[in-house]
Amino acid sequence: MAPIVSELSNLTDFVVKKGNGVKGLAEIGIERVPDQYIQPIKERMDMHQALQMPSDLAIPVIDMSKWGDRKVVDSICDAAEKWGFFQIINHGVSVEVMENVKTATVRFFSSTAEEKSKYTKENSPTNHVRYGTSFAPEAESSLEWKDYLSLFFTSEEDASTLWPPQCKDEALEYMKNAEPVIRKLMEALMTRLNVTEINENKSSLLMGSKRINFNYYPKCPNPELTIGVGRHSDISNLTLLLQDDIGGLYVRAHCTDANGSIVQNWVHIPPISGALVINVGDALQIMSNGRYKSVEHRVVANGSKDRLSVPIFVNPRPSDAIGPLAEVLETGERAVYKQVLYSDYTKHFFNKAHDGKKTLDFAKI
Ligand SMILES: CC(C)(COP(=O)(O)OP(=O)(O)OC[C@H]1O[C@@H](n2cnc3c(N)ncnc32)[C@H](O)[C@@H]1OP(=O)(O)O)[C@@H](O)C(=O)NCCC(=O)NCCSC(=O)/C=C/c1ccc(O)c(O)c1
Ligand SMILES: O=C(O)CCC(=O)C(=O)O
Ligand SMILES: [Fe+2]
Repeated sequence: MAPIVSELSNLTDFVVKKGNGVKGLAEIGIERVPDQYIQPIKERMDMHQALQMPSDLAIPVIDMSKWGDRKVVDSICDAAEKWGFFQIINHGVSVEVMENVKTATVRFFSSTAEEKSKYTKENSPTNHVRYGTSFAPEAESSLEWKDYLSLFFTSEEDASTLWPPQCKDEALEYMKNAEPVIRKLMEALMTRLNVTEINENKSSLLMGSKRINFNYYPKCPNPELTIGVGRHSDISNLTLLLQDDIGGLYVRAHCTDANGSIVQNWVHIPPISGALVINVGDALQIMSNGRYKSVEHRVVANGSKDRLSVPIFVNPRPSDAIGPLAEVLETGERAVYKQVLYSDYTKHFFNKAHDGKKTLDFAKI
């Protein structure tokens, strides 16, 4: 029988080590989030303020069915410069493939703690497969209300033998179907960086490695006290995110108030059936020398429903050195970032708690 919360002498042991996750905690039927999940006030989402945003501040939704039309390419580049975030519709990944990956996510997280804990940091047979909770529990002063499974893609063969059986086929099918979309987006984005051809070297830098995450945010008794994912920017080049119909993803945006001053606020990304959310990550911000923006985002916890999302992070290879592209600097622009080894950048990100856009300082000159 599951323990009741007062009997949980060691919450971290139950949630992190034993593999119960926050899902296990939610299923005990706790009435209040444990203290470890209470975020400092400045990290909680002020829902009232978020609702005050002008309605014209909506991130772009780009229809990819007219691919080949110059306007589509321009709107992708504009959105990556201005917002760092946009949604795409009619992108070619079928609804069935996307639904299957959502079903597989539920199937994985519905497995027993014993099954899931085969993939914790301590137990996983490979560091390419990791099940966990929050972001970096050993480095965080407050935890996030989220469980995840993270799968680093090396080859179909490795994935077939190492990835969890509950979701590997659906994950692979989804990644395969997303491939042409990723390539189109990269080709579009490169036009504004004076890159005319994606050769082998560029292909490695832009999409040489991929990671798929499955995020599961169980219904939370005090969503206002905690957070699903804290403020961060992704360290990828691009992220393609599939979200379900619950909502809760907010993006940092700038707007002008009644006095003409620039103010910052959080804009919601509304779920659109069949759409994918695309965002620029730090590596592309670095390679574009700051032209494309890797924008801070966060996810709120939900008081009435479970939520899931499935991001594919499109990255350089860990062994690649990343820095502003030669084509970007050709015009005489001064480099704002230095060359860094992508695996060093990744390690720096994963070894600390989420802290907004601070990871980028690692690459600043
Ligand atoms: C090649 C590997 C997979 C392994 O590294 P390697 O040096 O061979 O071995 P290792 O250091 O023992 O690897 C384990 C490391 O996994 C990394 N790791 C830590 N947390 C996680 C995690 N949540 N998910 C995946 N990996 C993690 C850490 O670097 C680990 O180190 P440690 O925690 O054991 O000290 C990888 O670390 C690497 O270099 N990858 C480069 C490409 C890559 O995957 N980049 C990351 C893109 S992900 C990205 O852009 C955003 C991710 C994100 C955002 C918000 C969230 O809330 C969130 O959960 C995740
Ligand atoms: O769940 C979401 O909508 C976003 C998750 C996220 O930001 C991430 O996994 O990096
Ligand atoms: Fe993210």
